[in-house]
Amino acid sequence: MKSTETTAEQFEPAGAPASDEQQPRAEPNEPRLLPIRDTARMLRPVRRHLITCAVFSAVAAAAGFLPFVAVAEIARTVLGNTGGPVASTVWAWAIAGACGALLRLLLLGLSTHVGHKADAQMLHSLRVRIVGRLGTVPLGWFRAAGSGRVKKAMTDDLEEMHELFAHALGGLLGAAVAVVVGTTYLFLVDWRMALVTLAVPVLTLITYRMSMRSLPEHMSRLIAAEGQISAASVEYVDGIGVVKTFGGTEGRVLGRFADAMAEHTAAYRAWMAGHRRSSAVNRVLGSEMAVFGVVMAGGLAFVAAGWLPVADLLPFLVVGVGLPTSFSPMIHGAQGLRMARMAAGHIDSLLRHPPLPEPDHPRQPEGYRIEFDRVSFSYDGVTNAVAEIDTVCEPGTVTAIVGPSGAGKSTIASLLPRFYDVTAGAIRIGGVDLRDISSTTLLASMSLVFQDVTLLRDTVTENIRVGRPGATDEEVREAAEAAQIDEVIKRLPLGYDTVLESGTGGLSGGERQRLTIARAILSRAPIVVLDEATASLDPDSEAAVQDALARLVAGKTVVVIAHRLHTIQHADQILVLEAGRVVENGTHAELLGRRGLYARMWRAQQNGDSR
Ligand SMILES: Nc1ncnc2c1ncn2[C@@H]1O[C@H](COP(=O)(O)OP(=O)(O)OP(=O)(O)O)[C@@H](O)[C@H]1O
Repeated sequence: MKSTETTAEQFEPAGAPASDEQQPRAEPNEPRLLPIRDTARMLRPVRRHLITCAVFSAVAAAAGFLPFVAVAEIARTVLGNTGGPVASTVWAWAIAGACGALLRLLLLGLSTHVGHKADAQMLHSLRVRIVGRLGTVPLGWFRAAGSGRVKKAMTDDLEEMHELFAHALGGLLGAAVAVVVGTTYLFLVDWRMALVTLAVPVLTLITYRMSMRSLPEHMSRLIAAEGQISAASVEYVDGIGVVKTFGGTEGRVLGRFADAMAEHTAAYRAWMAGHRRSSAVNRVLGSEMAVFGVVMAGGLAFVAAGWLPVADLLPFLVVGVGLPTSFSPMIHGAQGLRMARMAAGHIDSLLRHPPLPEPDHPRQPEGYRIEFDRVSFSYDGVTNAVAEIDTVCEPGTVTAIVGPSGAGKSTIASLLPRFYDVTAGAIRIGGVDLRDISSTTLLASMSLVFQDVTLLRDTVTENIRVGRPGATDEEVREAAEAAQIDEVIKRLPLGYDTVLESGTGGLSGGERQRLTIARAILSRAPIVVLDEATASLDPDSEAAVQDALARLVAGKTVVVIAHRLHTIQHADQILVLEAGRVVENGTHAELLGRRGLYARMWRAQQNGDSR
């Protein structure tokens, strides 16, 4: 077995800037309010539906005004203001009003129908695109913040988008058209009186905007306070065992919770104090009564001055007084649109996440020798998590990676299946750079046994069959037997047909590990990457897991991240990592003889075990 000796001088200092080969890995597209143009691009697949929905809403809003206009015009006709034949004009307006009301109902129904159709189509296409994109992003992304973002995009953000299609867009447009049509009509009747009528809604909009000015400040204080409450709750719930056991800390943790609640209440009160005044003013100004009062006062003054016939006052009382009711859906529609654009921003940033680059001309590895060639990797593009790793793992051998917490052990393991790509240097399997191997071939050549065991909500058989989807039931059972989990499965209520819930599936830590070992055994992959459990298992479980692992690794290229050194005493080579660098390399006996970091760690664990 080739062993690559390394010395500290050979290395770039860990913590040194990462090479320029790969730029910082900050999220390239942070969630944001999606610009209108990009939102429109996202909505392109349902553009026709949306335009139809918008046209229906707009015409419905205009038609909805006809009954009001009809009432006003009938009154003007009857009061003899317009001249011409009274009966036929009244009938014409009555029919127009009725038709307007019916048309409005019909078009609103159609608009809602088309809006929901666009909604279903768009959400389906977005879901498909999100899932499609998830299949291409580097797996490391899920390990960081990814899964939370996926969940948010698939539920909350799509719900906000639904609001946009099904309600906000039509509501906003309808209200805007209603305001435009109503205002135009009033201007046609008498422009001076129209200005008087509009004064109140315009004043309402101005005061509303002024009252919203302090909103961002109040909102950020409120959101920060909510964050503190949730952090304090999580702290309490997650640590409830410790908190209750060491009773003295309960008061402190609950104290933090109480402080956060108090800050939240104070923030809410400060917001409400300003808001109460402005919202009372807005409510008064935005009410029909305010417009009615102004129209009556202004109208009577106009009539007294001889500027306006009495009959012409009616359109302002009937149509003008109704105008404020259109402002509120406009404001809500605009807010809905903003929320939907924010949600679209989240989804867009997810859809734009760079995929894992696939080789144009994939190569097939010749054998399963793993070679780390001056490998460095940085999560943030600034600090190296591992630096200048230079080693070879021969087929049929076990390479153990050990070192203190945070030394970079898991990072090395996650570079092998390309959860992340190296920042500098290269990892080769069978002489081929990982980046030149198709991801399907690469993942098929590896069994990954990580600590965070993922169970699918499916039967035990299917949970094991994940290792090799074509495997027969018999092969699944053989793998389970080899992994020392067969007896446990048989004791489950329905044996191999028992459905495991996602999460722990009702299995102990050691049992879950053996289940993933069974998956790995079934996969027959020639490379095994194993992240040993950090938590100590009970002696029986530990022996069973060790036995299962011995069967898994036989004759394969094995890389094991070890937390408990006694499990890897017989490894062919042990790499000792410290701050991202290999500081020692050798067998157990060689490393003990060197009296370095490994020897110290060994002594510390022996002492810990004997205590
Ligand atoms: N997803 C991530 N994003 C940013 N930094 C990370 C991420 N994962 C690990 N790190 C950092 O990289 C360094 C190496 O971490 P790594 O998890 O590889 O160490 P480890 O030796 O496996 O530790 P442990 O034994 O505690 O699991 C640490 O400084 C860690 O904080």
